[in-house]
Amino acid sequence: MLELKEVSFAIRKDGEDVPLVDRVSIRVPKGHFMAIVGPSGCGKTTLLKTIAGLNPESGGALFWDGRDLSKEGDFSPSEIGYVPQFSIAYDPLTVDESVEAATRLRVRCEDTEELDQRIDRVLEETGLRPISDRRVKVLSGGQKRRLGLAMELVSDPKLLLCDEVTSGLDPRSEREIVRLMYDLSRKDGRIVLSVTHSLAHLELYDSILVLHEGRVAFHGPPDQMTHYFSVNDTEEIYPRLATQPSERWHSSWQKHSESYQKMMDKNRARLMNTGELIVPAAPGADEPAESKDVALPGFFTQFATLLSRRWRIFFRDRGQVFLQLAIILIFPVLVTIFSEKASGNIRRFSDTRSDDLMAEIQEQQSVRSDQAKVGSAISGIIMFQVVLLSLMGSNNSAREIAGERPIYEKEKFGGLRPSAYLTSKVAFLACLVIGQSLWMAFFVNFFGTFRGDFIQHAGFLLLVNAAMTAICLAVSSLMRTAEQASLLSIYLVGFQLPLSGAVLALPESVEIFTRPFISAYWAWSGSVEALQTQVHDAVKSVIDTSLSAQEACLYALGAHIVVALIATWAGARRPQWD
Ligand SMILES: Nc1ncnc2c1ncn2[C@@H]1O[C@H](COP(=O)(O)OP(=O)(O)OP(=O)(O)O)[C@@H](O)[C@H]1O
Repeated sequence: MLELKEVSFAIRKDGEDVPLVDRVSIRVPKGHFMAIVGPSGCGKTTLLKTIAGLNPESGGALFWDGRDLSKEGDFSPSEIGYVPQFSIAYDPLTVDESVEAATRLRVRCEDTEELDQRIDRVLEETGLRPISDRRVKVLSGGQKRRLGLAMELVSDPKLLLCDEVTSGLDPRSEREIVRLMYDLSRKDGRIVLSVTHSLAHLELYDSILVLHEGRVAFHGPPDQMTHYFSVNDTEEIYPRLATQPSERWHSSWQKHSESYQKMMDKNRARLMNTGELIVPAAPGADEPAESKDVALPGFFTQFATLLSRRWRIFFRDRGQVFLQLAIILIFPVLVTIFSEKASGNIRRFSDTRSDDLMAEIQEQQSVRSDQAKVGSAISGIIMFQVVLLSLMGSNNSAREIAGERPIYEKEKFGGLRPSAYLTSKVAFLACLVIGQSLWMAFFVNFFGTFRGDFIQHAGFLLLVNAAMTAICLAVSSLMRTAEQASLLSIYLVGFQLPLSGAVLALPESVEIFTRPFISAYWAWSGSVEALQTQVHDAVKSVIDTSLSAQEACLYALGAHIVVALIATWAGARRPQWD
């Protein structure tokens, strides 16, 4: 039984508490199918989220099987299924792959046989079997809603909350989905609560909860609604609600609620007597309630599922693959075009003094000019590589979390560990970073050998790509939308070149504050320090910016990666429902 006693949820506005859900009291027995209806903005979704525990109630109490949820712990992830308004499946995957991933993430299966059985059962229950190999992208609205339900049913939840799963569907599909939810409520005593603003097909529900401005205006059998509101047709109920304030509806409902509760109890007894409703007996006293819960899979199963799903999505998205390949191939070619300029000889000043002073001055000027040309070309090429790898880093991760945040939040609600999620992202992005950085380093080195310690240079290229990828991943986990994350990441990369000091030295008063944060500076400086002495001197002769010791560069880039990953972790743990 789900019981709400005077449950309220308020937000703080202009220093005052504004209730969005106000003193809602209802009792919903096992095997019950209830609709939550009401005019747009009356608080239906807010109430559903409060029941789910996504909105902490600001007053009252929620009980589940007699357990006070706020005092004795919330629902376990397998006890509750929540089907939100948005699609929770990835377009490039098939129906079967989506349900399989949902099962692997939510349920600890003993073996593949159990896994297959679960998937088969859910596909059967939701009527998705004939289209199990179809991609999500091509599904109709009704099929997508079925898939949303299927992905929640994998853990066999005893409470299923559905938010507007029929909105935008044609009347036939709407009826089919309502029928499906009805069928789901007839199994194993499952409670199904469905938020809808449609007043069609209400006869299939066991009860209807009518909300008006966050307050209960009615909760009773569907065939009693027109009588209670003194209207001829259910379609007239919303205009009727608008005729008096919600407080009046609420107080008049309090006078009648008991008699309507009795009607619902009578209906339920009749259904149970005729066998239309079979509710399993409550677990015995010697049987612990937790034993009925489906156990969550371990960290490694969740990590492996997410990682393999990420690669599958990556390879199915031709645009992504093409963009990655284009970036990986074109960027090093761009650098190579300029590498010839950096290959010139660096002459030394002659040790023997000439008697001809003019000739000696001219010789020195010519040596200096050659030195400057080669030095600035080498510095420029190193910075070019660093900036392009920073750009790749931003492209790797700016949308990685923000672009799938609603799905991630949903999966977290279903028991996904943020640690497994973050580790899978790090593993996926590490592959991209290693491939991009080493390819860039080796390709450019092939056409114009690095005039110093190549391994150290390649290491700094790898680190700057890793640092920018990690920083943009942090941005992605902290921003609300993928657009915000992309924009901020592009600015972060855009500032790298001017603030690195590699092109123009910054005023000291600015440099002291910016330098610690500019990954490009540390990678450039570390690579320049890896050059042979003569080449290093040539570079130093053309730059005004001071260089840092390699250890310092290493620690700075390492710190960027660590701090960015900590920020990503904080962002990923923080709930971010709309
Ligand atoms: N976190 C929030 N902060 C401020 N206002 C909110 C918040 N959540 C909901 N609201 C407001 O509370 C009211 C109820 O929102 P809710 O989404 O629950 O309505 P609804 O009945 O589900 O509407 P619809 O049928 O249009 O989906 C709306 O006016 C909404 O703007």
